[in-house]
Amino acid sequence: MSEDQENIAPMSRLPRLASPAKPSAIPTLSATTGSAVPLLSNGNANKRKLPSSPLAPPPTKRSVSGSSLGNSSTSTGLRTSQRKPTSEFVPSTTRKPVAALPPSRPASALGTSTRRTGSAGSAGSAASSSTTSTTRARAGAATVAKRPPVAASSSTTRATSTLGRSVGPGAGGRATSRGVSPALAAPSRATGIGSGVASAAQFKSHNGRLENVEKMVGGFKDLLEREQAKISSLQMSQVDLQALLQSTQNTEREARRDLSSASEELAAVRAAHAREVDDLERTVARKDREKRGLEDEMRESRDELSRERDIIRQLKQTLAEQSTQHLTLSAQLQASQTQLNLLQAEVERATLSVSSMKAELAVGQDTARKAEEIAEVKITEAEEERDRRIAEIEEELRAAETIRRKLHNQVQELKGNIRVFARVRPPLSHESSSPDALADIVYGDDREAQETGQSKIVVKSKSESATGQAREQEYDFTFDKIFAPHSGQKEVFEEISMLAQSVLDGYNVCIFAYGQTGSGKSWTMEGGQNELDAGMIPRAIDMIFTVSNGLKDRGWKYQMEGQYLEVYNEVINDLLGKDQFDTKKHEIKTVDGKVSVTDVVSIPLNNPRQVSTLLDRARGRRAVAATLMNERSSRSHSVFTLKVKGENPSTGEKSDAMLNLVDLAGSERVEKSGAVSNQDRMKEAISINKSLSALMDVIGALGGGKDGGHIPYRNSTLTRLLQTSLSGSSKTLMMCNLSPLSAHLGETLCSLRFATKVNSTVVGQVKKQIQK
Ligand SMILES: Nc1ncnc2c1ncn2[C@@H]1O[C@H](COP(=O)(O)OP(=O)(O)OP(=O)(O)O)[C@@H](O)[C@H]1O
Repeated sequence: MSEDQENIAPMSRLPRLASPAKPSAIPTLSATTGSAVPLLSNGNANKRKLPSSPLAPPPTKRSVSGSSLGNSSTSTGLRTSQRKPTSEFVPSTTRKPVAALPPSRPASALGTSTRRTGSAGSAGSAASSSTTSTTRARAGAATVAKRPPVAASSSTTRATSTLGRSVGPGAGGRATSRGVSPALAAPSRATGIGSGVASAAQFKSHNGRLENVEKMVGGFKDLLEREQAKISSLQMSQVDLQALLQSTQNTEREARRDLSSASEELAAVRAAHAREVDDLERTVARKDREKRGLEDEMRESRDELSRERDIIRQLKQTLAEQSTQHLTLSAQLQASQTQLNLLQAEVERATLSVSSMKAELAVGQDTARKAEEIAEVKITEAEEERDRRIAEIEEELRAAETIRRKLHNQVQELKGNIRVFARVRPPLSHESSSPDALADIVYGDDREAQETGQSKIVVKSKSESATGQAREQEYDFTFDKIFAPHSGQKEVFEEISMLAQSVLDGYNVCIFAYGQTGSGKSWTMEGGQNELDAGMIPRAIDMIFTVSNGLKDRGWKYQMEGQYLEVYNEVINDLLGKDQFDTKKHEIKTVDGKVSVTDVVSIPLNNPRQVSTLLDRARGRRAVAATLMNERSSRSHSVFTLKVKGENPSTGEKSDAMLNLVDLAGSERVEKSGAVSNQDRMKEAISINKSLSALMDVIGALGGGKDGGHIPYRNSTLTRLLQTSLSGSSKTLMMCNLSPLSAHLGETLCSLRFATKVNSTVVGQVKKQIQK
């Protein structure tokens, strides 16, 4: 198809050569092209008529060919087939120029031509615009068409020159045209540019050449026809082949359908066969099982038969043995019968003798019963005597216990219901132990103390007189007991234990620790964590539990419970409260002559171990309080109370008493405590002073000895709280704690003077607390 267009392009140009100025050439050309004249007169019409040109393929074939055009392979096939005739043709006319062309050139030209055909028959104009020579030819043709015949010669010359170039592309592109033109174009150009008058010889030469060209065109046409015939035959065979291909595809499709239906049938047959095989296998398996079952049954029947046979054999044997035995037994029976007769005779004789023995036994039993009755009377008398004796002893014991209690109380009374001990703590590791740092304290003789029941302490102070003379002063104090720094907790408690035991006897007991801050009050009352360092509170409770357990044998049952309160700035805090910090307001009330505090936690105590838990809890709450406010352990009074209720059902005795163990606030003077410069400290100091002087006043009033006299308990929270313990019905001990340092000498002397004042107080007879 592209080759076809390639051929059309030169042919469309050819009519332009047949300009009116060249009539001799026109008939030849017109005869060849047919539609040459109309093409020259109208370019567009020429384009439209191109398909009907004899060079174009016939209409029927065109349609086939048109469809083939879309197929690139067909197009390529055509190109290949057309190359050969082209090369065949070229040698006959312009072999030399064609041979000069590069081999790729025709193909390129053919390709271009194919595209032009695609643009709806505009090949003529497109081809003319694609090369300069074509442009010139068109211009020449246009000039010929417009100019009068007079100018025909020059126009014809120009057209001829153009023709020479135009033929070139038809035979193989622009290069070919150039290859032809050197001989052809040079005279033409010379003619065009020169004088414009062509010689006759030149004209003839041109005509000769033109004829050659016409022959060439004729050759082209023949070639074209042959090619078109080939194309037609190829298109026919292609149609046949397509039909064949179609039928082959149909056949193949049917064959595939057959094959798939055959495969499905085969699969169905296979599935049916597999099912049959499965059924058969199952039947065989079932039959096998049945066979095995029957074989098992047969085996069991055989076994049973053989067992039955064995049993029958054994039975026969047994029967034979029993027959033998029966004979033997019959013989034995006869012998036994004889023996029985003999024995019966003997039994009759023995029965006679038993009757005589029974008569003797009855006489003996009567004698034994009488002896037993006498013994029982004697045992009863002995038991009665024993019980009477035990009762007498128990009565004596109870009387002795009562006497012991009375004596114990008398001893305590003889010692004084308010007793004062002094204790000097050892210097601590961080405190200098140089002689100057320690105060000069002398302790009385132990033996003398034991004889008199009074201990002595001498504190020496050195000062300068107003005249500048060194002056040494000695201060003597006497108390119930003085503990030097080396005295341990155990030694201190031995002196106190008798007081603690009084609680079980029903007497209220109150033990105070008094002294300046850091003098050892808390150490004395609570002590350290280990057993050796345990203070008065854990030791007292431990002892009370031990003694109460011992008293169980004498009929006493005790119930105990503990409270731990703190008095800070006259306000009571419960150290065993449930919350971390006690926010409750506690009031002191007197009910039935007994002082109690509202809303405080009282923990029942069943064993001494609970006390350490209780003390830990109190310590924790004090620590929280200290964090929330300030370090106040030395600025508050802490009061541990152990309530003890006892009952002796055998004697009907009851007791209800309490032990108060009080760790008083630091007793240092206001100026020493640094309170002057601090409002809070000042308030604390005033509160402490108030409560300590109230305590002093109460003790003083109690010492006044007047029954029914006014005792100012209400002057402070502390004295109100301790009212029951301080009243005439209690035993009080004050432990005056002292610092060994000379720096604290002044405070030490103050404490000793306070303790002396308390020591000189005589409180009326202690009353035993009887539970109501
Ligand atoms: N007899 C002693 N043996 C050994 N160490 C003691 C003794 N007495 C007191 N201490 C120690 O001295 C220090 C002060 O004692 P403690 O805290 O008991 O004084 P305090 O008078 O209770 O003080 P505060 O009023 O501040 O509570 C403590 O470290 C304590 O362990």
